Amino acid sequence: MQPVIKIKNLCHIWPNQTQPVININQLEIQKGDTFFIQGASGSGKSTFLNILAGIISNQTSEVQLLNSNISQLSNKQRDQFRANHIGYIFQQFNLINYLTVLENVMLACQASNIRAARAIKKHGSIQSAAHFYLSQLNIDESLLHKQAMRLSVGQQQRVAAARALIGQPEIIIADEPTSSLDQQNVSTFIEVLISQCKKIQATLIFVSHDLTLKPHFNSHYILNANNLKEQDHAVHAND
Ligand SMILES: Nc1ncnc2c1ncn2[C@@H]1O[C@H](COP(=O)(O)OP(=O)(O)OP(=O)(O)O)[C@@H](O)[C@H]1O
Repeated sequence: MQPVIKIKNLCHIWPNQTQPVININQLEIQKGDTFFIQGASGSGKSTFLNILAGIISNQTSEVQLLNSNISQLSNKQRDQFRANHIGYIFQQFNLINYLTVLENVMLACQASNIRAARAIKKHGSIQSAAHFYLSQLNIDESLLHKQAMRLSVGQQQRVAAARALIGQPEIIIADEPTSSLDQQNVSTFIEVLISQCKKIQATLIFVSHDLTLKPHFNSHYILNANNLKEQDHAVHAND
Protein backbone atom coordinates (compact mmCIF):
# COMPACT_ATOMS: atom_id res chain seq x y z
CA MET A 1 0.00 0.00 0.00
CA GLN A 2 1.24 3.44 -0.87
CA PRO A 3 -0.04 6.39 1.20
CA VAL A 4 -0.80 9.48 -0.86
CA ILE A 5 -1.79 11.48 2.21
CA LYS A 6 -0.09 11.19 5.61
CA ILE A 7 -1.22 13.32 8.51
CA LYS A 8 0.43 13.64 11.92
CA ASN A 9 -0.62 15.85 14.82
CA LEU A 10 -3.05 17.94 12.85
CA CYS A 11 -4.56 20.43 15.27
CA HIS A 12 -6.45 23.44 13.92
CA ILE A 13 -7.84 26.14 16.20
CA TRP A 14 -9.65 29.06 14.60
CA PRO A 15 -8.72 32.54 15.91
CA ASN A 16 -10.73 33.53 19.01
CA GLN A 17 -11.60 29.87 19.71
CA THR A 18 -10.34 27.83 22.63
CA GLN A 19 -11.09 24.33 21.27
CA PRO A 20 -9.65 22.86 18.08
CA VAL A 21 -12.07 22.34 15.21
CA ILE A 22 -9.81 19.51 13.96
CA ASN A 23 -7.52 17.37 16.11
CA ILE A 24 -6.23 14.28 14.28
CA ASN A 25 -3.30 12.39 15.73
CA GLN A 26 -2.54 10.20 12.75
CA LEU A 27 -4.20 9.33 9.44
CA GLU A 28 -3.09 7.76 6.18
CA ILE A 29 -5.02 7.66 2.94
CA GLN A 30 -3.80 5.20 0.33
CA LYS A 31 -3.32 5.70 -3.40
CA GLY A 32 -6.52 4.99 -5.32
CA ASP A 33 -8.67 4.99 -2.19
CA THR A 34 -12.21 6.34 -2.40
CA PHE A 35 -12.63 8.02 0.98
CA PHE A 36 -16.08 9.07 2.22
CA ILE A 37 -16.40 11.58 5.08
CA GLN A 38 -19.67 12.38 6.83
CA GLY A 39 -20.23 14.64 9.80
CA ALA A 40 -22.76 17.02 11.30
CA SER A 41 -23.03 20.55 9.99
CA GLY A 42 -20.25 22.63 11.53
CA SER A 43 -18.17 19.59 12.53
CA GLY A 44 -15.22 20.83 10.45
CA LYS A 45 -15.44 18.87 7.20
CA SER A 46 -14.76 21.83 4.91
CA THR A 47 -12.00 23.03 7.24
CA PHE A 48 -10.35 19.60 6.99
CA LEU A 49 -10.59 19.54 3.18
CA ASN A 50 -9.23 23.08 2.96
CA ILE A 51 -6.23 22.16 5.12
CA LEU A 52 -5.60 19.09 2.94
CA ALA A 53 -5.72 21.23 -0.18
CA GLY A 54 -3.49 23.89 1.35
CA ILE A 55 -6.21 26.54 1.08
CA ILE A 56 -5.97 26.99 4.84
CA SER A 57 -2.43 27.09 6.21
CA ASN A 58 -1.59 25.06 9.32
CA GLN A 59 2.13 25.32 9.95
CA THR A 60 2.30 23.36 13.19
CA SER A 61 1.01 20.07 11.78
CA GLU A 62 2.49 17.55 9.40
CA VAL A 63 0.29 17.17 6.34
CA GLN A 64 2.17 15.20 3.71
CA LEU A 65 0.69 14.93 0.26
CA LEU A 66 2.65 12.86 -2.28
CA ASN A 67 5.68 13.12 0.03
CA SER A 68 5.58 16.92 0.26
CA ASN A 69 4.84 18.44 3.64
CA ILE A 70 2.44 21.16 2.52
CA SER A 71 2.45 22.74 6.00
CA GLN A 72 6.01 23.89 5.30
CA LEU A 73 5.29 25.47 1.91
CA SER A 74 4.77 29.18 1.33
CA ASN A 75 1.32 30.40 0.19
CA LYS A 76 2.54 30.61 -3.39
CA GLN A 77 4.07 27.13 -3.28
CA ARG A 78 0.88 25.68 -1.81
CA ASP A 79 -1.20 27.29 -4.57
CA GLN A 80 1.06 25.78 -7.21
CA PHE A 81 1.09 22.39 -5.48
CA ARG A 82 -2.72 22.42 -5.46
CA ALA A 83 -2.89 23.41 -9.14
CA ASN A 84 -0.49 20.59 -10.05
CA HIS A 85 -1.79 17.74 -7.92
CA ILE A 86 -5.32 18.38 -6.66
CA GLY A 87 -8.64 18.60 -8.48
CA TYR A 88 -11.08 20.34 -6.12
CA ILE A 89 -14.84 20.23 -6.63
CA PHE A 90 -16.22 22.96 -4.40
CA GLN A 91 -19.65 22.96 -2.80
CA GLN A 92 -20.63 25.92 -4.99
CA PHE A 93 -18.49 24.66 -7.91
CA ASN A 94 -16.52 27.97 -8.21
CA LEU A 95 -16.79 28.11 -12.00
CA ILE A 96 -15.93 31.42 -13.63
CA ASN A 97 -19.35 32.59 -14.74
CA TYR A 98 -18.38 34.66 -17.76
CA LEU A 99 -16.05 32.02 -19.24
CA THR A 100 -17.42 29.25 -21.44
CA VAL A 101 -17.75 25.67 -20.28
CA LEU A 102 -14.71 24.64 -22.32
CA GLU A 103 -12.62 27.58 -21.03
CA ASN A 104 -13.51 26.74 -17.42
CA VAL A 105 -12.25 23.18 -17.82
CA MET A 106 -9.10 24.16 -19.73
CA LEU A 107 -8.24 26.69 -17.01
CA ALA A 108 -7.02 23.87 -14.75
CA CYS A 109 -4.26 23.12 -17.27
CA GLN A 110 -3.38 26.77 -17.76
CA ALA A 111 -2.56 26.95 -14.06
CA SER A 112 -0.32 23.87 -14.17
CA ASN A 113 2.35 22.85 -16.69
CA ILE A 114 2.28 19.35 -15.21
CA ARG A 115 -1.43 18.87 -15.83
CA ALA A 116 -1.16 20.53 -19.25
CA ALA A 117 1.62 18.12 -20.25
CA ARG A 118 -0.40 15.10 -19.08
CA ALA A 119 -3.52 16.28 -20.92
CA ILE A 120 -1.54 16.80 -24.13
CA LYS A 121 0.22 13.44 -23.80
CA LYS A 122 -3.04 11.56 -23.35
CA HIS A 123 -5.41 13.51 -25.61
CA GLY A 124 -3.21 15.42 -28.08
CA SER A 125 -4.22 18.88 -26.81
CA ILE A 126 -5.73 20.54 -23.75
CA GLN A 127 -8.88 21.26 -25.73
CA SER A 128 -9.29 17.60 -26.73
CA ALA A 129 -8.79 16.59 -23.10
CA ALA A 130 -11.50 19.06 -22.02
CA HIS A 131 -13.84 17.67 -24.69
CA PHE A 132 -13.11 14.14 -23.47
CA TYR A 133 -13.93 14.75 -19.78
CA LEU A 134 -16.98 16.86 -20.58
CA SER A 135 -18.34 14.12 -22.80
CA GLN A 136 -17.60 11.47 -20.12
CA LEU A 137 -19.67 13.60 -17.76
CA ASN A 138 -22.52 13.78 -20.29
CA ILE A 139 -22.19 17.47 -21.09
CA ASP A 140 -23.68 17.94 -24.52
CA GLU A 141 -21.49 19.46 -27.27
CA SER A 142 -24.07 22.24 -27.69
CA LEU A 143 -23.16 23.56 -24.21
CA LEU A 144 -19.41 23.78 -24.63
CA HIS A 145 -19.32 27.37 -25.85
CA LYS A 146 -21.99 28.66 -23.47
CA GLN A 147 -21.02 30.77 -20.47
CA ALA A 148 -20.95 28.70 -17.29
CA MET A 149 -23.67 30.85 -15.70
CA ARG A 150 -26.12 29.79 -18.44
CA LEU A 151 -26.02 26.16 -17.28
CA SER A 152 -28.26 24.39 -14.80
CA VAL A 153 -26.87 23.56 -11.36
CA GLY A 154 -26.51 19.88 -12.30
CA GLN A 155 -24.65 20.78 -15.51
CA GLN A 156 -22.35 23.19 -13.65
CA GLN A 157 -21.52 20.50 -11.17
CA ARG A 158 -20.47 18.11 -13.94
CA VAL A 159 -18.34 20.86 -15.53
CA ALA A 160 -16.66 21.36 -12.13
CA ALA A 161 -15.93 17.62 -12.05
CA ALA A 162 -14.42 17.72 -15.57
CA ARG A 163 -12.21 20.63 -14.45
CA ALA A 164 -11.08 18.58 -11.44
CA LEU A 165 -10.23 15.51 -13.56
CA ILE A 166 -8.42 17.11 -16.52
CA GLY A 167 -4.65 16.60 -16.48
CA GLN A 168 -5.01 13.60 -14.13
CA PRO A 169 -4.27 15.10 -10.71
CA GLU A 170 -3.30 12.49 -8.11
CA ILE A 171 -5.91 13.69 -5.60
CA ILE A 172 -9.54 14.70 -6.15
CA ILE A 173 -11.31 16.50 -3.31
CA ALA A 174 -15.08 16.95 -3.44
CA ASP A 175 -16.97 19.00 -0.85
CA GLU A 176 -20.66 18.03 -0.89
CA PRO A 177 -20.84 18.32 -4.66
CA THR A 178 -24.21 16.58 -4.92
CA SER A 179 -26.15 18.63 -2.36
CA SER A 180 -28.24 20.45 -4.97
CA LEU A 181 -28.99 17.52 -7.29
CA ASP A 182 -31.98 15.23 -7.59
CA GLN A 183 -31.45 11.55 -6.70
CA GLN A 184 -31.21 10.31 -10.30
CA ASN A 185 -28.51 12.86 -11.16
CA VAL A 186 -26.65 12.09 -7.92
CA SER A 187 -26.25 8.39 -8.76
CA THR A 188 -25.10 9.05 -12.30
CA PHE A 189 -22.65 11.70 -11.12
CA ILE A 190 -21.10 9.49 -8.42
CA GLU A 191 -20.71 6.54 -10.76
CA VAL A 192 -18.98 8.65 -13.41
CA LEU A 193 -16.78 10.47 -10.89
CA ILE A 194 -15.59 7.24 -9.26
CA SER A 195 -15.00 5.43 -12.54
CA GLN A 196 -13.00 8.40 -13.89
CA CYS A 197 -10.95 8.58 -10.68
CA LYS A 198 -10.17 4.87 -11.07
CA LYS A 199 -9.12 5.38 -14.69
CA ILE A 200 -6.68 8.14 -13.77
CA GLN A 201 -5.71 6.30 -10.54
CA ALA A 202 -6.63 9.31 -8.44
CA THR A 203 -7.40 9.17 -4.73
CA LEU A 204 -10.88 10.58 -4.05
CA ILE A 205 -11.74 12.39 -0.80
CA PHE A 206 -15.47 13.02 -0.77
CA VAL A 207 -17.56 14.81 1.86
CA SER A 208 -21.33 14.33 1.94
CA HIS A 209 -24.34 14.33 4.21
CA ASP A 210 -25.99 11.80 1.87
CA LEU A 211 -25.36 8.43 3.50
CA THR A 212 -26.94 6.53 0.59
CA LEU A 213 -23.70 7.31 -1.29
CA LYS A 214 -21.47 5.42 1.15
CA PRO A 215 -21.59 2.03 -0.62
CA HIS A 216 -19.83 3.58 -3.62
CA PHE A 217 -16.72 4.24 -1.49
CA ASN A 218 -14.22 1.84 0.04
CA SER A 219 -13.33 3.84 3.18
CA HIS A 220 -16.00 5.37 5.43
CA TYR A 221 -15.12 7.95 8.08
CA ILE A 222 -17.09 10.23 10.36
CA LEU A 223 -15.83 13.59 11.60
CA ASN A 224 -17.01 13.86 15.17
CA ALA A 225 -15.65 15.67 18.24
CA ASN A 226 -12.86 17.11 16.05
CA ASN A 227 -11.48 13.71 15.02
CA LEU A 228 -11.93 11.43 12.01
CA LYS A 229 -13.00 7.93 12.99
CA GLU A 230 -13.34 4.95 10.73
CA GLN A 231 -16.84 3.53 10.67
CA ASP A 232 -16.96 0.07 9.10
CA HIS A 233 -14.21 -2.39 8.30
CA ALA A 234 -10.80 -1.19 9.51
CA VAL A 235 -8.42 -0.60 6.64
CA HIS A 236 -6.38 2.46 7.44
CA ALA A 237 -5.04 3.66 10.72
CA ASN A 238 -6.34 6.40 12.89
CA ASP A 239 -5.77 6.87 16.58
N1 LIG B 1 -12.61 31.19 8.39
C1 LIG B 1 -13.11 30.81 9.56
N2 LIG B 1 -12.84 31.54 10.68
C2 LIG B 1 -13.31 31.16 11.89
N3 LIG B 1 -14.10 30.07 12.10
C3 LIG B 1 -14.40 29.33 11.01
C4 LIG B 1 -13.93 29.65 9.71
N4 LIG B 1 -14.39 28.72 8.83
C5 LIG B 1 -15.12 27.86 9.56
N5 LIG B 1 -15.13 28.21 10.85
C6 LIG B 1 -15.80 27.49 11.96
O1 LIG B 1 -15.33 26.14 11.99
C7 LIG B 1 -16.39 25.26 12.28
C8 LIG B 1 -16.46 24.18 11.20
O2 LIG B 1 -16.83 24.76 9.97
P1 LIG B 1 -16.81 23.92 8.61
O3 LIG B 1 -17.31 24.83 7.52
O4 LIG B 1 -15.49 23.32 8.45
O5 LIG B 1 -17.90 22.79 8.96
P2 LIG B 1 -18.62 21.74 8.00
O6 LIG B 1 -18.60 20.45 8.72
O7 LIG B 1 -18.01 21.76 6.64
O8 LIG B 1 -20.09 22.33 7.94
P3 LIG B 1 -21.26 22.15 6.82
O9 LIG B 1 -21.60 20.69 6.79
O10 LIG B 1 -22.38 22.98 7.39
O11 LIG B 1 -20.72 22.68 5.51
C9 LIG B 1 -17.66 26.09 12.39
O12 LIG B 1 -17.92 26.32 13.75
C10 LIG B 1 -17.30 27.39 11.69
O13 LIG B 1 -17.98 28.47 12.27
